[in-house]
Amino acid sequence: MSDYAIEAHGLVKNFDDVRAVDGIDLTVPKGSILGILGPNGAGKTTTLRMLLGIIDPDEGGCRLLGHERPLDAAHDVGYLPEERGLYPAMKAFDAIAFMGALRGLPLAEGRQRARVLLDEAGLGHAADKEVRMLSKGMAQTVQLLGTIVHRPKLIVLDEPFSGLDALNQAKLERLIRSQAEAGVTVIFSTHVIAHAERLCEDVAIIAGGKIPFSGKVSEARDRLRPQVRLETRCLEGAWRSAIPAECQPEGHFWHFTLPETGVEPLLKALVEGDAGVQSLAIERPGLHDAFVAIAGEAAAAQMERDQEEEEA
Ligand SMILES: Nc1ncnc2c1ncn2[C@@H]1O[C@H](COP(=O)(O)OP(=O)(O)OP(=O)(O)O)[C@@H](O)[C@H]1O
Repeated sequence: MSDYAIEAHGLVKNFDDVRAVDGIDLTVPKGSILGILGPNGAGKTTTLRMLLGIIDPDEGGCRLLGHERPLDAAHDVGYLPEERGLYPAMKAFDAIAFMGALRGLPLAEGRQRARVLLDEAGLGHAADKEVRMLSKGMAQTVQLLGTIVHRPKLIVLDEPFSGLDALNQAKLERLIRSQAEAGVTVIFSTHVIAHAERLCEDVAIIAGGKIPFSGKVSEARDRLRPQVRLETRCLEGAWRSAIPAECQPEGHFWHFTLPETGVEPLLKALVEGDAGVQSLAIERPGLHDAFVAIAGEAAAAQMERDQEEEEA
């Protein structure tokens, strides 16, 4: 048995003259939460659809939960597509059971589980309401519960945080974590760095149909050196040789990248040289800085615009 829920190699997809996905390799360890992070149009949805076997790649291939044909794993997979939609005349609990039935769960069992899931989500009172009567956030929760009702081994969520208010986003984060704690592999796509940073140990950065980085979030952050913000009383002294030569003070503040030699030699030079340290902060770069370094300024700026548009 493979340790990977997903093993994809060389995925390519063209739509007419658009190369939506341009040679993607991706392995996802079982039990992990992977965030696929990139701006709109980067190729997230197309990649997810190929991983699941919903569309065929033009080149490359994917093993899903050990199956050579991804669709053969369908009963063990839960998928929340980007386009949400439920039958408006169905009652909430029935809508969940119906989605489970599409993935092989007997309807009666699905109905029982649906009521339990709705209770746990604090929506027990809405179980018998028709979907059309639910708020947008409630309907989205119902669809999400329909994605997990058959107890899949792998959950794939396409932009699950889009359109949710802060309260429902926090609920969704809790649900994703609890699924992962139960051993389920979770993949979600997002154009919001904070979601990936809060939830994932693993991240795949996607831009222009390519994945220039996939691995641990910490590994992405470690690609950049920590940044130092220092305030000194003095401006001159032998200690200045511990600061990069090109760094000039702004007033009494110094901003520079921590030298390869690390923190201790810097501290020693400052203290022994009587620099008069007033304040010192050493900041490890966040995922945002790592994203800029890996995917480029343009992709990062596009992602910020996507977020602003969504919030507007
Ligand atoms: N069925 C299609 N026909 C033509 N072009 C497509 C089709 N699906 C996707 N594309 C194009 O492929 C590129 C990648 O789209 P994709 O939907 O995979 O990106 P995404 O990262 O999921 O962004 P979004 O969140 O905006 O959907 C885009 O340029 C898009 O316009």
